[in-house]
Amino acid sequence: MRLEVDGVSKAFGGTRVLDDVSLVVDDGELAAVLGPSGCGKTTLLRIVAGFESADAGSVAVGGADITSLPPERRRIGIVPQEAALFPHLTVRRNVGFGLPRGAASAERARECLDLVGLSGFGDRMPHELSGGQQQRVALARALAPGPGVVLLDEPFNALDRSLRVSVRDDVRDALKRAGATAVLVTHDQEEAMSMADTVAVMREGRIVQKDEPASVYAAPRDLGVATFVGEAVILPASAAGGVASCVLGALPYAAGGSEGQGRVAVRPEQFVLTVPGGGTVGRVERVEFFGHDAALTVVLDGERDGEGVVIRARTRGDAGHRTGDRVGVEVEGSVLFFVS
Ligand SMILES: Nc1ncnc2c1ncn2[C@@H]1O[C@H](COP(=O)(O)OP(=O)(O)OP(=O)(O)O)[C@@H](O)[C@H]1O
Repeated sequence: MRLEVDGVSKAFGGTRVLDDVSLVVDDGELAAVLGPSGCGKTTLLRIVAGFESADAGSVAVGGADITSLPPERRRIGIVPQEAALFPHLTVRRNVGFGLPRGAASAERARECLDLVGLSGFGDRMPHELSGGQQQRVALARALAPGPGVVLLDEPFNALDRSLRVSVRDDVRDALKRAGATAVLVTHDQEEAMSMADTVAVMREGRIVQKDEPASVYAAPRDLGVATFVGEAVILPASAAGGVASCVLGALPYAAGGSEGQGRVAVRPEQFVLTVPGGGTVGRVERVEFFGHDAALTVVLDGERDGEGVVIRARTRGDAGHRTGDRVGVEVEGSVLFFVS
């Protein structure tokens, strides 16, 4: 069902934590709310769930205003940070916990375990599952009563990095199979971008941009969003006629229409390292090898404000650069330009 949060504000003891937040998540959409710690993500989720009341604004699910309903009447499913399964109940009984007793409920619990790829695990106890499996049971439990909206509050925090990626995929697949409308709260940019249909970037109690992941990355609204959703090298620049001039030369910048003094943001994957020639030249200071690719720190020749300009470039893992190499630095594609 469609979720509509409209003009929600909230203060705790005089400190405004949410400031006129509006967010629409379409039926079947998986939206990530992405923001740094303390920006108000959890508070927003708790207001949608009904655990906290808003000072102003409204929340509607499927067109029905639920602002003043208690949590249990909102038809909202929640997947918390840690699965929080009942340790003394089997997986099946955990999933069926919120359902009336009976054959239909047992069938529904089975269906939801199928959805999360855990059919056959119904008789296990929670301690017999991995952390990732426990999170999937928590999702099955949230889906079982057929909620209008599912809220996921940093659901992968407790998992180690290697497990996180596969559990993310499983959770996304299950949500899509269930046709659920879902809101995922996270401070992890990679998690938001890789899982969600749309990303709402939150900062200091406001949603500053909501778009598809590729659009947030390629056309961030301001420098803050640009650097929050991905790495970038920021350099002073002046822009006119679609070209931004900076220490790297005259670079075309993405549409936006602004001109004047400001800063460019260049993504690491836009740098192309070449044989040193007539253009920008630098020295490789550090190589971080990741296998599939590598990150190179390059100090450009010449100084600006008494210091060498440092860039970070992504290259193929097998490019073979070593610390101390002299390289030419070119920029591929359009950069981002923001007036300061
Ligand atoms: N019940 C409360 N009473 C007072 N202050 C609160 C309460 N709940 C949250 N806050 C404050 O509101 C701000 C936003 O908190 P919130 O938990 O919503 O942020 P967050 O973005 O979810 O952060 P994190 O990612 O660290 O969980 C914080 O400064 C927090 O200290």
